[in-house]
Amino acid sequence: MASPTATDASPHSTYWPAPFAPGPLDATVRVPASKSLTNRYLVLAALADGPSRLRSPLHSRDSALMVAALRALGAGVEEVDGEGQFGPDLVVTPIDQGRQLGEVSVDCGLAGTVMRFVPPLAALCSGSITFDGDPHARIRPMGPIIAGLRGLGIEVDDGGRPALPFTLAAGGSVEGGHLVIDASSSSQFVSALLLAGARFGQGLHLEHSGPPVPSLDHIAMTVQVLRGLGVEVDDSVPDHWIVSPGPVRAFDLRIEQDLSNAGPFLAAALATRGTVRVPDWPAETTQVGDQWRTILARLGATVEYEDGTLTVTGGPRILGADLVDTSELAPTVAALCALADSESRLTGIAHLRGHETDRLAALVTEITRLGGDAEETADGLIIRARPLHAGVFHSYADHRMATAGAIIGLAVEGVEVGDIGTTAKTMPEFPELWRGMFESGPGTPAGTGTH
Ligand SMILES: O=C(O)C1=C[C@@H](OP(=O)(O)O)[C@@H](O)[C@H](O)C1
Ligand SMILES: C=C(OP(=O)(O)O)C(=O)O
Repeated sequence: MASPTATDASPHSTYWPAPFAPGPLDATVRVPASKSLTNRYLVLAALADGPSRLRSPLHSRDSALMVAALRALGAGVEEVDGEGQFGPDLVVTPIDQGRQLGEVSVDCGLAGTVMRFVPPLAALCSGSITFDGDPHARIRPMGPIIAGLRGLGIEVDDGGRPALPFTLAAGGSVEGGHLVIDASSSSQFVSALLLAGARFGQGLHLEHSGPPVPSLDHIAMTVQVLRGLGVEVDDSVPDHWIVSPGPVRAFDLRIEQDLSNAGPFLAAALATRGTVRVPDWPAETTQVGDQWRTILARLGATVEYEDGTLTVTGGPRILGADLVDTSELAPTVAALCALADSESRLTGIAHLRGHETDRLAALVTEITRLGGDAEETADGLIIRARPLHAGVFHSYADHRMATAGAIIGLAVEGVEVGDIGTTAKTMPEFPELWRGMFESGPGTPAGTGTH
């Protein structure tokens, strides 16, 4: 077995022999709850007008960091028994804006949703609040949040470098009003400010100015989640979002499973020419992962949706495709394109360079290491058909790099993935669920038995 290198974050990381599938898989899989929905609802529960309950929420590193951040800001977060397959429900008691917190530290880990969503919420508290995270978190884009908070009149000390770590002096209220930011490096800057906006004195008129905002589905999710909790949001003019001041209604709701994280499992159907079913697929959703229906069909799969189950069956070959703005789905898509028999062009994903790692560089390096043909462009990737061989696929502390390596390993014998534990960022159960696909079938969801 290979030994760890600097491209696999954990000093304790080992290489995970990716299970190879000599024949078609036939599996049924349920995955844990959506990171994006869990962390939005956690933030909104902390701002709500009473206690809220998240049913079947995500329990992963990113959600645990969010829970710890909210507790540090004075919210109560309690685990209570629920019906979720992947852990307890969460009951949240909101923050008390007037309570003096003194000096507080928030660890953002590598979670974009924590480093971007929590500072505007923290600005509504009273105290000196310091944000920091993993070494790589210190180079993820943060400027627009820091500039945005300053534009709202909040004092931020970033030592002259607009990035983590930084400290904000929160005075218990934010007046709000009109604010212009450049959100071209992440949609999370918009979502972050909108989530807190209703609790600003005048609400918020947020305007984006700059190159296009990526990952617009995630902003649509934020808007819909806010509206569902009684917050008025006007998004009728492109690049403008107007949040009216008012209460955030306390709630009790179930969190949908993470459709982006269902992606690698569905991709297994294409990689092995098999069939993978995901039950409880929402009929309507704001999750970007709903795009699997069209993306996987473009790559040659048959996709059916019946009685709430999405069924994907791989074709005789994986087709290359040209796909635009696949957002957080891109690493999974790229893994399939590396197994395709014609060229693919992925565009509109330049901002992936600011994700958990520089995903464009990482994908090119790791696909090339396995003998593939991948090239970076200004805003994406070109991946050409070329047979792959055994070898190591490094994960760079990036859960979606690790799952991309696992997908390739289904079809290419002898792939070893660095630091598979990094999948705990959003899906700690990944290795178990992945192995479970080999023992699953039409009726037995992977990961529900003992593996
Ligand atoms: O708001 C969210 O929950 C997310 C927004 C997107 O961020 P970017 O706009 O930075 O791509 C996405 O990639 C990330 O995984 C989750
Ligand atoms: C970009 C991602 O995460 P984050 O929320 O940390 O930005 C992701 O999960 O693909």
